[in-house]
Amino acid sequence: MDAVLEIAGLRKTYRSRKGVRRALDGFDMVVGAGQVHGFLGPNGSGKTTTLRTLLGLIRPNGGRMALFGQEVPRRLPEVAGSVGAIVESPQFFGNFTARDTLSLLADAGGLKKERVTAVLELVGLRDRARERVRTYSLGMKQRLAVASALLKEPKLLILDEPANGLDPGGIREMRTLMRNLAESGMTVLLSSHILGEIQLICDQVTIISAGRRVAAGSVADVLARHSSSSVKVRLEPGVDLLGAAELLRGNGAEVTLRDDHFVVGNAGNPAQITRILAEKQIYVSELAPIAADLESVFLELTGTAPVEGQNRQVDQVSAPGGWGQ
Ligand SMILES: Nc1ncnc2c1ncn2[C@@H]1O[C@H](COP(=O)(O)OP(=O)(O)OP(=O)(O)O)[C@@H](O)[C@H]1O
Repeated sequence: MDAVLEIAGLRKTYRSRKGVRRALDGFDMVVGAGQVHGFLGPNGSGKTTTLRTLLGLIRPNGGRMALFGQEVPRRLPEVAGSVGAIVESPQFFGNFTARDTLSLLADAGGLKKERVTAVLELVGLRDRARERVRTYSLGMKQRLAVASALLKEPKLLILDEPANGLDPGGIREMRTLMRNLAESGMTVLLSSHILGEIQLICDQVTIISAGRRVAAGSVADVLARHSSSSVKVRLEPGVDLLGAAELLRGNGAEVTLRDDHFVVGNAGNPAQITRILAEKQIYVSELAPIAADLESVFLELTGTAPVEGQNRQVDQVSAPGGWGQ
């Protein structure tokens, strides 16, 4: 895999009168060419700090970063032309049209006028390009921001929370745009806390928590590696559900009762459930694994605060065992 972006052991500490805050604590990330890579983390986990550091807007306290194989920030001038980024909501003049705005930016960057038409087409603003920006919806303004980042034909596009504040229609449009860009061969790095979106759009994800990577890989791999070992258990009609649940709890199982079934949360070995129940002549009519989604994996991983001072990569730790193993 050709890495477009590599970060290893990145550290950033903010110092203020209120004290010292370790925003990045040995953070690692690799983004391969052609990926739509989701960068996920809860509020304050270090996403924006990572992106700003990568773009030379903040100086790190340690670690290594490279874009297209060139060490940054030292070699940033050589690779900056290949990177388009929106890390803060850009402000546009409300009285300008989208075409005026982009033409101005294209002139300032010494780019050809044709690029303006091309990017308007790409982000789906062609038909509204002669209207003033102040009449635009938030989604259209976001697309204009993406258009401005696309003017210089970047090979890597970095977007910090592009779907922030958008309604479902706007989010869907942004999703289509990301997919189209990826199909054109561009690598896209997308920070977000909208997990459903990341699951739909991205091939690969990196999850950050408290300034450290806690998971990385393809969405399918991350789900499989961290998938919950919960199973849904349904018993034959007329069987005492509560009694069966108590029996399993007595054997160390985490049981949650539902209306007509129960869920065993730490079922590393589901056969144990049927065995323990069958010994008491209680028979299972349904035993089904509960599929994990990115949201539950995210909550599980980021809810587990990494150990202070240790550069622990949770994704390198084998899956936790269940009570029945
Ligand atoms: N300029 C600053 N001075 C002091 N602390 C800061 C500064 N910028 C960020 N931080 C702190 O660093 C940590 C990481 O912040 P960062 O903005 O990178 O997180 P984030 O993942 O982008 O969060 P969000 O999703 O809320 O934007 C937070 O605890 C934040 O309060």
